[in-house]
Amino acid sequence: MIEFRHIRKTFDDGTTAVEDFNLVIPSHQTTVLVGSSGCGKTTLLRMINRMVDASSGDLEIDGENVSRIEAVKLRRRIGYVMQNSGLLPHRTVIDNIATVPRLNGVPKKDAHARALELMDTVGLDRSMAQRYPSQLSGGQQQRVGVARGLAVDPNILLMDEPFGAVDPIVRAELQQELLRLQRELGKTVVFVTHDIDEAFLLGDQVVILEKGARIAQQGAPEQILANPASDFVASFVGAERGKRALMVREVDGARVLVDADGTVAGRLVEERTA
Ligand SMILES: Nc1ncnc2c1ncn2[C@@H]1O[C@H](COP(=O)(O)OP(=O)(O)OP(=O)(O)O)[C@@H](O)[C@H]1O
Repeated sequence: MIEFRHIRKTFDDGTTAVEDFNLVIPSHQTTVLVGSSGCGKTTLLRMINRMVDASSGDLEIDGENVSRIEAVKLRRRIGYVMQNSGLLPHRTVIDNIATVPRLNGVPKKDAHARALELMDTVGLDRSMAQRYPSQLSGGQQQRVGVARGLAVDPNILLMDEPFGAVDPIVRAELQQELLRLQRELGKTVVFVTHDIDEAFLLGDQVVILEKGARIAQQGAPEQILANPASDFVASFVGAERGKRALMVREVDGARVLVDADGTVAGRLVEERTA
């Protein structure tokens, strides 16, 4: 469990990115931080592995205050995946994946064997192991980024807009892969995005943020949709428009759902019980 208590961050130039942030991130689930540009998502994420230190407040991982853990050590036990994958251009795929385990002292042979397994895990053909990042597609590079994030078998995986730079089709594929991986691995995933559709798809818990990392609402996607806490949230999640605002229409004795644009979205059926 990760817990933020009264966390505040003011940068040296006086910008307050995070005002008074309180949140519990449960273990073995995906929590998505979502909000528009500049609301403080990345700053929050980076506080977890101390790439950014809080100005005040307490941040604990499983009851341990991160300020008491050496930043380098912390970073080597937490997976971090970022937009544009952040791969080292002059290292091969296998060396990129093995980077942190090697820094942690794992012998090269073992680190490489594990890297190959991780390529299987993230759906990358092993024949790509000796390629350089520039010889991969954007989607493949992101897979290498995820494999690298998993390389130290972290309990916590931080993902900062990891699928932001790929086209919509590849993005949808990577999202499904992450859902599959998460079903298998059950990591504590903290995922940052500005895309509410992505947040609702991936998040067990979704945290909608406004400027200064003020929480507009948090909860499971269905809770947020059922009861948006404010006009801001209703508008942000599109609760009253487009494909999320569904109306029931009777057609030939059956009930179909029509979205706010008049497009048929589906048919209302009884919930299936297992
Ligand atoms: N090192 C820094 N020095 C000064 N201000 C910063 C620094 N890093 C971030 N900020 C500011 O803090 C605020 C929050 O930035 P942050 O990157 O956390 O937002 P974000 O929600 O992740 O945005 P985006 O979606 O655009 O990446 C912004 O106003 C930003 O300009």
